[in-house]
Amino acid sequence: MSVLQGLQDRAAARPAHIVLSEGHDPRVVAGAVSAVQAGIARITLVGTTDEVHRQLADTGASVGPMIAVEDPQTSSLTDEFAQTYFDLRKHKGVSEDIAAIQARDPLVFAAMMVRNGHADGTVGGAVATTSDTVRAALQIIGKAKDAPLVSSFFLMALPEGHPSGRSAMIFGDCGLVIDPNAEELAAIAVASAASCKQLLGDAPKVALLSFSTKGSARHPAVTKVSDAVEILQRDHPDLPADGELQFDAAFVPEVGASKAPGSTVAGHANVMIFPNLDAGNIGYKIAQRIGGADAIGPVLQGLSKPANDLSRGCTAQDVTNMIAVTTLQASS
Ligand SMILES: CC(C)(COP(=O)(O)OP(=O)(O)OC[C@H]1O[C@@H](n2cnc3c(N)ncnc32)[C@H](O)[C@@H]1OP(=O)(O)O)[C@@H](O)C(=O)NCCC(=O)NCCS
Ligand SMILES: CC(=O)OP(=O)(O)O
Repeated sequence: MSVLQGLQDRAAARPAHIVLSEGHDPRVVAGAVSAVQAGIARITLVGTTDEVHRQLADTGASVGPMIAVEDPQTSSLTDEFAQTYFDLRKHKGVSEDIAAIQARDPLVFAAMMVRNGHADGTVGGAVATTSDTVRAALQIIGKAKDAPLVSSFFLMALPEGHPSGRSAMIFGDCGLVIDPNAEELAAIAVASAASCKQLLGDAPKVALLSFSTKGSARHPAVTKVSDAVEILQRDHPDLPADGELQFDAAFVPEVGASKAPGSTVAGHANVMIFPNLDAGNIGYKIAQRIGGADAIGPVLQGLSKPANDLSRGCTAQDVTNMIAVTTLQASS
């Protein structure tokens, strides 16, 4: 069974209520219909009522009460959300009038549904940028108390029969933290390792990636990565993590053995931590578009409740997969 089918089957065992902020987008609506048909989730689509119903009719599917529609302009929840928004943001100078406008923004409305317990998780970003999608999650749902920061990862499902013999890996952070320092990089590694266990069920082996392997180059960018490895080894001695490693040394057993002899992670890593967002975002898109991997993300980690982003280049199948991931996060 494929990794993505496995995720969907696990999600279907404990379906959640997921709210999608872009109910006017045909890929989102088609992905929602597939998720309902697979028993993964009950869905609320946020958008203008007529437009969302038109998109639903275009799918030709009969999904009955498993898909609801909320229009922020007319919803009975909007006043409650305006009040919550005002309470949350008044210390930033937000007025009641601005809060009332913000509560009608579909991204804010969807995040509010999760914050206030009307849904278990939210997915957006098929149309909105990552900055806007993530900002709504940060401001309204907020960081979990025990998380040092919010970051993101992609679940990369390799094509079946990949010559490496691998089926799936975690790539972090390819979507959110632009230029993490060594402490932040270590925190992204710890969170991504936990996400690997949670979603793939695999024991994590974490590679902190660089253009250098074990001192082959000297530069402050390399020192940042090796400092992050020292922090991990000091604070999380039980987590198999190594670096700095080039991607080939992290992924290919023979190259790992030659460039980083003695490392138990080199050549066998399943959690790849990129040194910054340039490397991570470019790297995941190359693996997806040239390598043929399915890329599910950016999945957010470190929030107090599940909220996830998509790439604007996503397909309906990507939306269904992200609903499955969000359901699994909500039920853990
Ligand atoms: C996510 C992002 C928008 C946050 O930017 P920002 O300028 O800090 O945004 P805001 O100031 O509006 O942040 C909202 C709040 O979240 C907090 N915050 C920002 N980043 C955070 C993080 N990683 N973890 C926890 N909290 C964070 C801010 O401190 C702020 O708190 P406050 O409202 O109490 O002051 C920014 O990091 C970003 O644009 N990242 C890149 C996104 C992108 O384009 N990715 C490529 C495509 S996937
Ligand atoms: C994750 C990502 O790169 O998002 P987008 O393609 O929408 O910028």
